[in-house]
Amino acid sequence: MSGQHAPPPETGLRTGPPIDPSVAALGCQSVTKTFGAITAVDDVSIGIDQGEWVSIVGPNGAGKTTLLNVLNGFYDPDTGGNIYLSGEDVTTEPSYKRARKGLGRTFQGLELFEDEDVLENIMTTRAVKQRPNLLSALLFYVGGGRRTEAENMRRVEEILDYLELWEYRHSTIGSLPLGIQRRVDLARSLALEPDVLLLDEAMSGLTFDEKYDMVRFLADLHEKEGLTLVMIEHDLEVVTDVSQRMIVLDQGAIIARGEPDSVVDDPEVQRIYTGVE
Ligand SMILES: Nc1ncnc2c1ncn2[C@@H]1O[C@H](COP(=O)(O)OP(=O)(O)OP(=O)(O)O)[C@@H](O)[C@H]1O
Repeated sequence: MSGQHAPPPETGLRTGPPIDPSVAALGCQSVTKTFGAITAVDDVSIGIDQGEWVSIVGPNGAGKTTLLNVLNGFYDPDTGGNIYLSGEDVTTEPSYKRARKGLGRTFQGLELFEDEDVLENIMTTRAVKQRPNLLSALLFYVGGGRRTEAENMRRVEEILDYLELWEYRHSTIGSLPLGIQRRVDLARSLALEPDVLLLDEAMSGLTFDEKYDMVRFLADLHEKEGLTLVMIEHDLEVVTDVSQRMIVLDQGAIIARGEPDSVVDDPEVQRIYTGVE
């Protein structure tokens, strides 16, 4: 079925043209994900355009993280759903292949190596990009290894510099404040040089100043590097300030989407956030 599905354009957008998931930078068509009796994601179709900054919001348990996990390949969707990356159907491809094709990811739970330092954490991820298969691993060891290592180090140093992490490069992760740990997680995702970055509550638990810094770095990546950003975020003030489009999930289904200012005024959205009809 992969590749033969003819997805209809996304419907229900309040603003802007509909984005066909199959030609978007990242998209999904008719994706459902169930866990036993629980429908975590319920028939969701979205298209994220190249260079967009989109936020996915919704109450706890709405299905946001599950949707991200389906998009990046941690979970398979139930039969019938399709995932597209740069127009290519990647539904059956594992997450590491999607990562090499430009889909990056940060984690709500920060899956960093606590006992390693910042440099080691980022270098480990970078090495995955450089040695994706047996042949390149062999080539690495029979000659190109030192050159590759130097190139990796140069790229990682650029990222450390960009995200103002240089002074922390030899600090172990466990010794750093949450704001810096979240920035290291961002740095690690950048080591794979993504075109589209999925951010799972990258500002969760941060102080005002730490959030300000994170927004500043993300805005730079979006504006100067042209990175496409898809962000799960609970702070509606941040969402309306930074994102161009907003998608609201409730009980696994999309209940609103469009320009943030109009979406937050939507009575249905206000109802799920305030409980007021
Ligand atoms: N691996 C899993 N096994 C069983 N149920 C799961 C699993 N992952 C998520 N769920 C269930 O799916 C639903 C959606 O969960 P999900 O974590 O995607 O929501 P969320 O919107 O990201 O929530 P939060 O804002 O609290 O992180 C919930 O009912 C959750 O309990």
